[in-house]
Amino acid sequence: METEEFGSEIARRVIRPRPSQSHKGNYGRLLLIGGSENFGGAIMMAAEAAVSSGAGLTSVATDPANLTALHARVPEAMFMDIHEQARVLDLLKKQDVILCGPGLGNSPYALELLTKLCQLATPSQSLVLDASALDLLAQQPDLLSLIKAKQVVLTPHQMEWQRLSGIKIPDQENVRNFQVLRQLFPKRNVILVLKSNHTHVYDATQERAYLNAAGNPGMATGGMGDTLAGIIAAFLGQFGPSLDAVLAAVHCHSAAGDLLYQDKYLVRPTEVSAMMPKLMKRYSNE
Ligand SMILES: NC(=O)C1=CN([C@@H]2O[C@H](COP(=O)(O)OP(=O)(O)OC[C@H]3O[C@@H](n4cnc5c(N)ncnc54)[C@H](OP(=O)(O)O)[C@@H]3O)[C@@H](O)[C@H]2O)[C@@H](O)CC1
Ligand SMILES: Nc1ncnc2c1ncn2[C@@H]1O[C@H](COP(=O)(O)OP(=O)(O)O)[C@@H](O)[C@H]1O
Ligand SMILES: [Mg+2]
Repeated sequence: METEEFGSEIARRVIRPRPSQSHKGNYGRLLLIGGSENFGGAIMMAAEAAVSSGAGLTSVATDPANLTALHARVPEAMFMDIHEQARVLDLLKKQDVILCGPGLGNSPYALELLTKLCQLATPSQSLVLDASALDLLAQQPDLLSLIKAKQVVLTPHQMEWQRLSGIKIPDQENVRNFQVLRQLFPKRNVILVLKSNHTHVYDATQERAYLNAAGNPGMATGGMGDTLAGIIAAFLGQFGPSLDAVLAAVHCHSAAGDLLYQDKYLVRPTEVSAMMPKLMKRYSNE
């Protein structure tokens, strides 16, 4: 099966200048769910990435231990106590995009919330599942059949995909991945972003595979995937649920990393987020 390489052309196509007659409601309502007491940084980095990548309205459901740090770091984001389940599920209804998983952990409550999310996300919403959400799904794969969301994006690293798919890392090539995607998601409205030093994107609907040409080893820093998840959520929210929006997000994340890597030995995830507004402006004008 062929793999198509993608680069900046996709970002130039997707990212357009903003019309004057627009407001925050036009650029996506996002709910980010994650950040246990110990892994608060993960959801904060996702929130910072989402806001810096143009999300219109960003809410974060996380452990209250993270509230002060979240607001200090990303005052644009709204906070909700992840343990107030009824309020979180009510907020869920009004969202265009829901990102679940960064730093969520694997507590029984995390599984309960993820179960509700899989049941309640509607066909007009996009769902991005990352990190702990993927590990919980690996424990309870029957949850996948409950998902009705219009667009589902999975963003595992290789070990997370091994846990969920059962495919060992050296065997994670095109054909096997599509076979498992067909089994896990018979409805097939799913995009798999399989992260590594050579991130591949698999579109289950078309059965096509794409290879990210950008990226560098300076990006091998904890939180870099949380940042990508936030960028993907923001792009789905403002450019609409599509494969192109996901590819553009994956490209921009790596391209921002490459710009920073030109004169830095390592790349911090928060610097990638800080680079996004300039990078998006550049692509929107080209
Ligand atoms: N600041 C924060 O709050 C942060 C919080 N975080 C949160 O922590 C939670 C756990 O997530 P996690 O990714 O850290 O742990 P896990 O899923 O066990 O994966 C690691 C195992 O997989 C293996 N491995 C093999 N291939 C790999 C590959 N290509 N890429 C990466 N790993 C690969 C790897 O092999 P090894 O390193 O041993 O060679 C190791 O055995 C989750 O909720 C997440 O959001 C993080 O986001 C960080 C910042
Ligand atoms: N050597 C590398 N070259 C290019 N990109 C890399 C490299 N190492 C890591 N990355 C990128 O960094 C991100 C790591 O994601 P992940 O493992 O989920 O991080 P975390 O969970 O710590 O946020 C992915 O987008 C991956 O493609
Ligand atoms: Mg991760």
